[in-house]
Amino acid sequence: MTSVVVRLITAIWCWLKKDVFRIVYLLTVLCLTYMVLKAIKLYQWRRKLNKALQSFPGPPVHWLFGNVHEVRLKNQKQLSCIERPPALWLEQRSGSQDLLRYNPRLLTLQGPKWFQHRKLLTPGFHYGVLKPYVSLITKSTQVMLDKWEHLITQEKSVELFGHVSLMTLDSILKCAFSHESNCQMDRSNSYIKSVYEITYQINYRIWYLPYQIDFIYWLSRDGRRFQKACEMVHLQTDKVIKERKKSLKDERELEKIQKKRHLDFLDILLCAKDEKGDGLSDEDIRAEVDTFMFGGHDTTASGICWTLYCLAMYPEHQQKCREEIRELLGDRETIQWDDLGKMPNTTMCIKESMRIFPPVPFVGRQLSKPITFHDGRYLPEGTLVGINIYLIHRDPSLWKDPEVFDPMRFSPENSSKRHSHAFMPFSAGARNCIGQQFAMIEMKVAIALSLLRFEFSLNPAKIPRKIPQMVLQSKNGIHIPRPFEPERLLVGPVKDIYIYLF
Ligand code: HEM
Repeated sequence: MTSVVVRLITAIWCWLKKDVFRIVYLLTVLCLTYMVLKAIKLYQWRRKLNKALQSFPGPPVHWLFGNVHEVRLKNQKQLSCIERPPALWLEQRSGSQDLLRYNPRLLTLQGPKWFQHRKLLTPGFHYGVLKPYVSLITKSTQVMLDKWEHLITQEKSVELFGHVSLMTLDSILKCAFSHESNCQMDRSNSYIKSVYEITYQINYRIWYLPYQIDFIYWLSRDGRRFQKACEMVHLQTDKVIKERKKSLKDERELEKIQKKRHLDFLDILLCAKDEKGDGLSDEDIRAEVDTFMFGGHDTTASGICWTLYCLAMYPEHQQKCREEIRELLGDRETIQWDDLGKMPNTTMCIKESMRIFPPVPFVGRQLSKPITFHDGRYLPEGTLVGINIYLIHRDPSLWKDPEVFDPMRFSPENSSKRHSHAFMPFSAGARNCIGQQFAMIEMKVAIALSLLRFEFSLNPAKIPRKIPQMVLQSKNGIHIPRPFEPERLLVGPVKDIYIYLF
């Protein structure tokens, strides 16, 4: 066999005789053959896929682009795509691929590398690590509530999402690497501006870009701004990693540190080792800090805002939660770890809000092997599948009167009767949200403390306009204008906040 290959190469070499024309000719033939083979492969794969897709209801599938155009259509159109059955729709590519450019590891890794990272990161979400975060989140929430108190006496209308998003960013910076940014009070900080630039670009722009114009984006003004913002954030993270490495050599030092201060995610990441004793590289650590920061803060902010919106719509549930919190905390205005498990009504309201308004409305998966459903329908390996959490949560075969806000759906008795995947705001299976406990803690603390200080009500004339990007948001924000009855501000600890949704 080897001699045949050698003879073939020698024959070709003799034929070429260092003739440039012949070399170019050969290269062209090779390139064309490669392209033709690729095109045949792509055509065969698309034929197979289109045949398989015919048995699924859904919008017509373009022979080359699949449903990619419908998936990336902006705002209102995007929403109508989401509201239209089927709950499972198929696209040519996964949106999260876009994120590869800024590279948050765990979210985008595949196979054994993902498994290794997931295993190394899991201890960072152990309850012993999360416990001290409750007081950090409480402090960040207090700053936000103080700000609201001040703002509602001054301004006609205050946009809620911006403040909540800053609060969740403040919390994640404290918990991820003990960074005291003061970002809620001072937004002039260039580091915070960069974080916001990245969040904005990920949520509003990158999501819609098809592969074809990726490189044009890179050359554009937005692309350069995005790249600059990434560099700025990474520079800061690298600085913190370098400093922390001096004081933290290995896992044995974690206990010593824990006696002095709380452990943050960075401590865990720096000390993480697998069975072979391999840890994460500095680059991996930096990328995981990105994952926490950008996977963390806007999703939780969305969850908090939509819960406040639901409670404003349903004052009877709001009052029930407030009474529960008052009874639990007494004179205290702080939340402790043990309190978190003792607010069933508030927890059920948060879950019901996440059912109706899931902060992450859809997720994408690429099939690593073919799949045959129980009814015989089939999808080939490599298919990109969009799982529409928003629609699953409103499926009448799973939820009776799905549009009705009924927190009692989440009572232990009612929950046990339901399919385990009927409610999946944090996705499900091996790649579910690693930060879900953290997110639930943050939402409980923020909602409970907000209810203690303010009463939320809604202007029924203004309804929110949902825009499902990476994170479900209201197109025009969530506004809290100055109360109409200021004298009630003076009575008791509960103040009035009216939420308007323009
Ligand atoms: C209400 C808040 C949150 C919601 C609704 C949420 C939802 C989700 C969902 C649906 C996924 C699956 C994504 C996919 O499959 O493409 C996910 C993954 C992930 N989330 Fe969250 N998340 C929240 C908060 C957080 C927080 C606070 C953190 C970090 C501190 C976090 C870190 C992650 C990470 C690292 C992954 C990737 C996990 C993996 O692939 O193994 N999330 N999240």
